[in-house]
Amino acid sequence: REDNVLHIGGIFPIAGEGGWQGGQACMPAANLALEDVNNEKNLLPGFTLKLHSNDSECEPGLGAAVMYNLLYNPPQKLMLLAGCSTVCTTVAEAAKMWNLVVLCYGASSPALSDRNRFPTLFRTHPSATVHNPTRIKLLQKFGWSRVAILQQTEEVFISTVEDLENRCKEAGIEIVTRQSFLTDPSDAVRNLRRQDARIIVGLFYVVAARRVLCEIYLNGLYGKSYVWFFIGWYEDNWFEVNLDKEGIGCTKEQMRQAAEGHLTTEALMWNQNNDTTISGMTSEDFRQRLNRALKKDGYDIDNNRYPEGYQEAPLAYDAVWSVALAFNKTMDRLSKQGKSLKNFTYNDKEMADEIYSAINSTQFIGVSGYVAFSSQGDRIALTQIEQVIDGKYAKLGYYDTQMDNLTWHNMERWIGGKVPQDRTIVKKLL
Ligand SMILES: CC1(C)CO[C@@H](CC(=O)O)CN1
Repeated sequence: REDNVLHIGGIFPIAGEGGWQGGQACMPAANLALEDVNNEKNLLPGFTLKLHSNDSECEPGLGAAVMYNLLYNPPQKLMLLAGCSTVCTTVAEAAKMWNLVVLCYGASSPALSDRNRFPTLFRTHPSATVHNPTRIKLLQKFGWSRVAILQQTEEVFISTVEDLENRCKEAGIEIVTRQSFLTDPSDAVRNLRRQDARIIVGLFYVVAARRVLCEIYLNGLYGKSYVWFFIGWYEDNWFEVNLDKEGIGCTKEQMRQAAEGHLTTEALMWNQNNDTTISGMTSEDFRQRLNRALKKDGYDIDNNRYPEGYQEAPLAYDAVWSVALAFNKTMDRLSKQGKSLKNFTYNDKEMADEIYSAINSTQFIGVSGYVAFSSQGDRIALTQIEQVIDGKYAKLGYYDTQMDNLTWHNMERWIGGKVPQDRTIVKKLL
């Protein structure tokens, strides 16, 4: 019946070119979760959760228009799901005016960890700063106390580097130089060589990463005396593809040579062990179900034709479960006050606070792993460390920042057979 439906808005980046079109896999994942939570007898007793979805194309302006339409067309919405950092920034900054919680399943920008600007924002997608404690942990593990930074001048990397610099200072790690570039990395890479940089943390999108890697080759900044940290969420063969299309001046073989041995860090988005999650599925069960749903949508999964956002799909699935669990808690509390979620209106601050505190304390085992939020609404996540060994990524281990626990498989391989130094060692002539 109509009056026993809990309505939420969903803003997904699907069409368009710029940014991340991750709604292509995340919307189907959210719909699977909607099915599952509505089949849970005692989760929202007497109610059905309904998701009203629209496409933002990862454009903040269109995202704002979509939000406006969701809010100014009945039925009344109880909260909003959104993806893309730019769209989440716009939606989350405005949503407080309607007393709406915003749950972002696809936003990595560190700028979103700001309770002043975004008082009602939560994310199942970890901030890009989640890599930094792992980078520090690895620098300490291999005894490197002198590092360089090479970054693309994009907002997400600028704020990530600021966080990394602070953590380096706290850990007594010297940053010998910080080089940045907008599109052409050649000068920046040459400056790294001049400063005798040996251990370098690189922060850039994947197209820029191919240009950097070729410059690394041309400047000889690779092999047994260098260690590069790249971002781990590029596609696995990123350094061998699109070379002609993007005008890369290096051959596949040269790119492979330059890439050999580099390390990567990334946030874990798929539950790694065979946990039975709150939905009753393991993450592998979820993968099978998602693949079936995507094939029905016309994606040729069997031939590796995945939609964008596949990697982040568990985050969208778990976002819907977070909402349902929060509403479940809120309904209990409200019924004691003789109130109901279905009477929520956009100026009902008290009920909004109930929803906020319910989601703030929500924690469960999801298909994306343990789901819990920090006081800034950030996703608490594990990170994974890999290394390219013989041209393929090998899992070296993973890091739990909260517990400061590094699980290490001792698989790392160094080209010179020993851990590279972080500086030129001048042998004192006797
Ligand atoms: C890991 C990545 C690709 C980082 O960008 C996110 C999108 C965004 O932050 O706009 C999606 N997930």
